[in-house]
Amino acid sequence: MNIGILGLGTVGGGVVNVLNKNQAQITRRSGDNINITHAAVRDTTQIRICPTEDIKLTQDPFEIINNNDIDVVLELMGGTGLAKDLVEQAIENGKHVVTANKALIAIHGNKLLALAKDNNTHLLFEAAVAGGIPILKILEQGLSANQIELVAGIINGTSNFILTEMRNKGRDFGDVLKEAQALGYAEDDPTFDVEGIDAAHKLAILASMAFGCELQFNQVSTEGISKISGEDITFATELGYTIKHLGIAKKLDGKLQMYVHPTLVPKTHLLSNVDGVMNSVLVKGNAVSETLYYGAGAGAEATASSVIANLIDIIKGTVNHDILGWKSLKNIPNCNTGDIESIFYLRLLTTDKLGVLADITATLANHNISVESVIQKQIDQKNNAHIAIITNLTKTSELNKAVAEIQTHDYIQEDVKIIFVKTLN
Ligand SMILES: NC(=O)C1=CN([C@@H]2O[C@H](COP(=O)(O)OP(=O)(O)OC[C@H]3O[C@@H](n4cnc5c(N)ncnc54)[C@H](O)[C@@H]3O)[C@@H](O)[C@H]2O)C=CC1
Ligand SMILES: N[C@@H](CC=O)C(=O)O
Ligand code: NA
Repeated sequence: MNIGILGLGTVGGGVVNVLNKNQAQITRRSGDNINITHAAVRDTTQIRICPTEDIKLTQDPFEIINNNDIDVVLELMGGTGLAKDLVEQAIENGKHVVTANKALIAIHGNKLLALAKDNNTHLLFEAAVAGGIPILKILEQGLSANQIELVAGIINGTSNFILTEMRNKGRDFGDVLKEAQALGYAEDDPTFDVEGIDAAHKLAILASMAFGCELQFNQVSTEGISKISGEDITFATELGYTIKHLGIAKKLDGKLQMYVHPTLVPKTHLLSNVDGVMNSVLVKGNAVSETLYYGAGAGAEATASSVIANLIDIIKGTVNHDILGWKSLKNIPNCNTGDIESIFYLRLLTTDKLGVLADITATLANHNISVESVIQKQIDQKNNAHIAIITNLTKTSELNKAVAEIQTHDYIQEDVKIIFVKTLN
């Protein structure tokens, strides 16, 4: 089998290194020799994390796509422009494609998968979701007897790394982000990580696999971790929670809910103890009940593990391409985000005057929202009170109305912070 790689950075370099490290057993498991014959790179002279003596480096990726001797293309360069054109043309040229590119699959996957089916080739993307955790295989095969009720997880390693370092070491957001970039965890554009876009790409893929529907990336309600402050982390800890960035997809009354956002998770829940770059995905099936998967969500060799697993399946001929019936998939109607029910954390900065807390709780009560816990911190130098509230279960739309009303009072000093709280039971 001759393989061409597009992009020899963190993941591409990791693939070459893992293939070298585990050559004997990968050959045994796939039943064939895997030869990386070509790699497309931007700079042929750059020092890389992997050896390149036996690989022909080219600056023209189309040289790989149009090479009749190459059987499988690994798209590991990222982006949705050139990468899409290359993947499309590779498929049209009859090549199988393995990609780690969640943006590409989330945005163009419906079209590309249909194209692959029409051309009798495979387009596989295990590395695109939760890095080294074989979560797509679990949904496609291990849990195929179930109707999936819920998929929820920590699916962006960079965000989890930042939140963990902020909580454990009181480190500054920007400083930790720089470290995540240096470690090769972050996307080329790190706003994709910290604004939740990368997690939304992954959730769209997970939901499509879990519920057997088309990819509906535009329907994911998305919020990142960029507005989480040290004060939120401290309040959450005191209230018995950890702040995690979660992606959640579930089907309720025939409608699909997909949202990624910072979430307060009870300290006692397993997900709350998933730290650093680790990812974890909880899947609830109607036969198996709750299952939980844990592993590195980013990094060279962990991601390479998933890319190579797809490659081995292609070589062995064990890809079960029809399990999702891609041609017949239909959209599932999406639920209005206002209808999502949740417990909420509110953080307020108010002037410290008599009756403020009573007024806030009364406004919430007018919207049928009761207060489960409240912490009021010492008054700061500006005579302001710092308040954190945990509500009971309520509809997002009702909570938003109550907060909008609270926000109009002149005792409110800044926008009220709202964060979802999930018990995940
Ligand atoms: N880094 C990680 O831990 C993970 C990354 N991914 C995905 O894997 C893909 C690759 O990510 P990384 O390896 O981290 O990125 P990277 O930036 O380390 O590597 C990408 C490589 O592609 C090369 N490249 C880009 N455009 C090119 C072009 N036109 N011609 C030739 N070479 C080109 C770049 O020069 C770079 O060396 C992305 O889609 C990313 O989202 C997925 C899971 C984990
Ligand atoms: N930037 C991503 C890399 C893996 O998908 C992340 O941090 O999770
Ligand atoms: Na994976």
